Amino acid sequence: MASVATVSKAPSVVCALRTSVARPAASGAVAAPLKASQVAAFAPQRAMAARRARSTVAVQASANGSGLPIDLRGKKAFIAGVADDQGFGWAIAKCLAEAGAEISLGVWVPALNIFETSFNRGKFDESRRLSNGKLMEFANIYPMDAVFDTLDDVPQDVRENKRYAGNEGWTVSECAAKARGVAKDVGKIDILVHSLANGPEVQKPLLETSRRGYLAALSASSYSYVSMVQRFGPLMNPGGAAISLTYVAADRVIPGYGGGMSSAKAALESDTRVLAYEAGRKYQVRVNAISAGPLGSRAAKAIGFIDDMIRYSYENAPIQKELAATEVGSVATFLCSPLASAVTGQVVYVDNGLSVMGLAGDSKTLDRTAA
Ligand SMILES: NC(=O)c1ccc[n+]([C@@H]2O[C@H](COP(=O)([O-])OP(=O)(O)OC[C@H]3O[C@@H](n4cnc5c(N)ncnc54)[C@H](O)[C@@H]3O)[C@@H](O)[C@H]2O)c1
Repeated sequence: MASVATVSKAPSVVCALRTSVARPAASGAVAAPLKASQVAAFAPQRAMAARRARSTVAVQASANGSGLPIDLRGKKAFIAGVADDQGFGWAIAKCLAEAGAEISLGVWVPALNIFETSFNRGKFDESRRLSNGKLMEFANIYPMDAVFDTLDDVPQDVRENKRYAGNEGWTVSECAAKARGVAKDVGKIDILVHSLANGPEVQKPLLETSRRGYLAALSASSYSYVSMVQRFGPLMNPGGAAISLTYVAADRVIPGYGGGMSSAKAALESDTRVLAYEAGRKYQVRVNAISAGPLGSRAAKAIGFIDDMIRYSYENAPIQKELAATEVGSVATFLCSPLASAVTGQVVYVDNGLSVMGLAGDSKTLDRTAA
């Protein structure tokens, strides 16, 4: 377990967003909508180059009276699903740290060694840099496998797996026990983040998905959240918040997102509503989900068509730019802050608006002059 001191003084800036600029807007900050003919004329190379041209937009939330403050100093966050600096979990950690929260991580056991090695060698130092110049620190880094609730659930082959050897206390209940303060590590928790998913047959259409693959997707990607809220809920301070990451495939058909992963996301969203009610009544904790647009994370690259999805979103979403992970991080930070104290049971889309479209503007079948 790595244990590093935490962070932050006055969080005058909540989150520095790296936001892509798609193309120069004719006037003002918002690009005028493109006609289909213009979309067609907008060469992919130029689009890709423009996506790389990122600008930094600082979201100000100052303690000096200007802007709405998101001040999470003194709050403790536990984030499951960080194994590098490329995904949503890292971006959420960074934004929460910018707001002053203390961050502890649950890192998937097979990924822990490489994560800690990279961390200790400074590979993440650039991404760890906060707007106050300091590096984001983690109070605790726990090994975790969200597929197992207790040690009794762990089959022998996993116990003996060399990637698990040398680590202990990594089931959900054991992580929660550490957080409960048995090890005096974390104490009460204010923010719980579930930023993980796994579907071993994700590349198979549902029609070809095995029972085993389907249930594995549900276990890792949906029940893991139920398990976390069950076990961490009692440790959370009233007014706390839990958040998970979902995908539009929960309620729209996304060919290629298979293996039961669409079903897993549908379950996650339904569970968000039920958990909001149950954990709201029992622990006074809010439960929300963010439905994120496509991001080229490690997990997404494993699915195989993430670049196509990013291009598709760019061409067809109302806002034509690539999604930056920190845009999800800042919404997560808002949802976990007192500013969102009346928001619970919601699925909030952070996808440049792609989910509201009923028509693909770049479809070859459209009459371009009429669109
Ligand atoms: N990348 C996208 O386009 C996209 C879009 C919408 C939603 N999401 C969701 O965002 C969340 C985070 O994914 P990401 O895309 O940032 O990728 P990521 O690779 O950064 O995160 C996935 C994490 O899950 C962890 N993990 C896998 N199985 C685990 C287990 N059994 N126990 C504990 N951890 C486990 C991995 O180690 C990894 O850190 C996921 O729920 C994903 O479905 C991603």
